[in-house]
Amino acid sequence: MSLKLGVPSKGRLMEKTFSWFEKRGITLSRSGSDREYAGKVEGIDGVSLILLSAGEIPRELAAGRIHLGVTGIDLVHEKLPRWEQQVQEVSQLGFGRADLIIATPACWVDVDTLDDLDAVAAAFRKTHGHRLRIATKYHRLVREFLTDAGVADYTLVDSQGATEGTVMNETAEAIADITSTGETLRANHLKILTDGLILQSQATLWRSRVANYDAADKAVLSQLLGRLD
Ligand SMILES: Nc1ncnc2c1ncn2[C@@H]1O[C@H](COP(=O)(O)OP(=O)(O)OP(=O)(O)O)[C@@H](O)[C@H]1O
Ligand SMILES: O=P(O)(O)OC[C@H]1O[C@H](OP(=O)(O)OP(=O)(O)O)[C@H](O)[C@@H]1O
Repeated sequence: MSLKLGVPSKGRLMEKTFSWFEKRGITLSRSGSDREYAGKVEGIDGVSLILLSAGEIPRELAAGRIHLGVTGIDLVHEKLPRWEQQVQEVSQLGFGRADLIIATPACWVDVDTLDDLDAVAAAFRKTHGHRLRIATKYHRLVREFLTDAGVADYTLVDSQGATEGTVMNETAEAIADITSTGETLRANHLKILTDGLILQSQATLWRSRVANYDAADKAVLSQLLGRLD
């Protein structure tokens, strides 16, 4: 057997993860073409690379199909209920930083806080006959956050991409999504609520608590973790 390391299969997270390991003397690469999701590991024996969507890595760790995985804190907290029981944080990698936030139209001049949103939501239902819609792909995190904040009169609308566009397209009145530079929010005339920060995320290396580790895997894991310090 070998220790299975799951890494995002494309984009900024893949490239930055490859450089992060490279700096620690471990070379990760795709073994074939850009379209082939097989990988190669050089610089340490007994580790195999599995290229996966960043969004699937939490589930693979929780199922024990990979021993280690790199993905965002946001995705682990969203996809794994009681995530601490299933995975352990090994190291925050210092890239892929993004904030999960709640934003409303910039032109809502009376809405700056969650309390304001709550008031608008109650009024919205009376006027429109349906609840204020918040578009997001982070259903669990948004629901927990709004429950704790005492906001109840809303409904979540699923949006798996281009979430900031839902307000202009009139399929939602507010959004909860990640932001990094803030450019996408500005371009779509949205503003962050002053107390609307749900979570700060960055790319993180996680260890599965449920995967099976044979004696050889344990030895490789300890060697690998020693190299990453
Ligand atoms: N603009 C950004 N800047 C920094 N990090 C980002 C940005 N957008 C997303 N991320 C982070 O990158 C990680 C992957 O997000 P993304 O939504 O692209 O993954 P995904 O759903 O697996 O995508 P796909 O299914 O297209 O592979 C998340 O942890 C997220 O917080
Ligand atoms: O604050 P910014 O620097 O503008 O970045 C934020 C954007 O980046 C992500 O989208 P991504 O590019 O991953 O595309 P997506 O809409 O398909 O998720 C995120 O969903 C925001 O839309």
